Amino acid sequence: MQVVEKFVSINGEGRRCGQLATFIRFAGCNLNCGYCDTAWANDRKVAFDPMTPEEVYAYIKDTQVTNVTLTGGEPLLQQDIGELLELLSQDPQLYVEIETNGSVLLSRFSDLENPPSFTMDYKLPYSGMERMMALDNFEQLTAKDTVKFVSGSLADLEKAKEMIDRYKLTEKTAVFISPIFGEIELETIVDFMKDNQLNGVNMQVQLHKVIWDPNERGV
Ligand SMILES: C[S@@+](CC[C@H](N)C(=O)[O-])C[C@H]1O[C@@H](n2cnc3c(N)ncnc32)[C@H](O)[C@@H]1O
Ligand SMILES: Nc1nc2[nH]cc(C(=O)O)c2c(=O)[nH]1
Ligand code: SF4
Ligand SMILES: [Mg+2]
Repeated sequence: MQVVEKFVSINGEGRRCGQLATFIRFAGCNLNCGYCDTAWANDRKVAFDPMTPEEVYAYIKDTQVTNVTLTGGEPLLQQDIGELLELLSQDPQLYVEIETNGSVLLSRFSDLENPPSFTMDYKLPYSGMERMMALDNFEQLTAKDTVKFVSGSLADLEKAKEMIDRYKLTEKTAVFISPIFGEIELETIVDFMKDNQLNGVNMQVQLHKVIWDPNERGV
C-alpha cells in the first residue's frame, strides 16, 4: 500500500470530530477537485512508504488510539484495501472510518463482516467532479455512514439540498455540510440551513484548520 503519511491527531471532520484518531493517508486519486487541500498526495511522483496491510495494522495498534481514519488521495483505489479492511474489521477495539470521494462503488465492500463507517463525499458543482459521482452509492449507505457535501457556493448548497431531498438522505444516514475552507462565508451555510429548514443536517468546519495552519501536513 502506498502510504504518504501516517499520524495521530484530533479528527477535524465528521461523526467523531474532536476525538483522537490515527490517520493513514494513501497516495493517488482518480478525481481532481478544484479545492483539494491534499493535491500533493495525488501527484504521480509523490514519495510514499510501501506498506503491507499487516504493517499498516501494526502501526495502528502501536498508536493505542482506537479511532482510525483511512483517507488520501482516494483510499478505496489502493490495491490491498480489501485486505486491510478485513484485518481491521476483525479488531473489536477499532472504529474505522473511510473518507471516500463518491466515485468508487461501495457495493464492492458490502460483503465485509463488520464494515467500516464510510464517509462519502458527494462532489458538488464547485468541485468540477460532480459527473463522476456513483449515484448507486446512495443505496448502499446506512445509519453508520455519512454523506458529506463540501460546499463553496449557494449553487452548491442548492444542489446539496436537492440530493438530500431526492434520496431522503437524513432518513438513512448522517449528513454533513462542510465549507470549502475560506471559500464561503460560514454564515451563508447557516442562513441556507435556516431558510430551508435543513433538519437533521450537521454543519462542520474542519477543526484541524482552526488548530493548525490550514496547509500544515501531518495534522
Ligand atoms: C482530501 S479528501 C480525501 C478523501 C477522498 N478523496 C474524498 O475526497 O473524500 C478528505 C476530505 O477533505 C475534503 N476537502 C478537500 N479539500 C478541502 C477544502 N479545501 N476544504 C474543505 N474540505 C476539503 C474532501 O472533500 C474530503 O471530504
Ligand atoms: N485532523 C484531521 N482530520 C481529518 N479528518 C478527515 C481528514 C482527511 O483528510 O480525510 C482529516 C485531516 O486531514 N486531518
Ligand atoms: S477526491 Fe478527495 S483527494 Fe481526490 S481530488 Fe477530490 S478532495 Fe482531493
Ligand atoms: Mg484532510
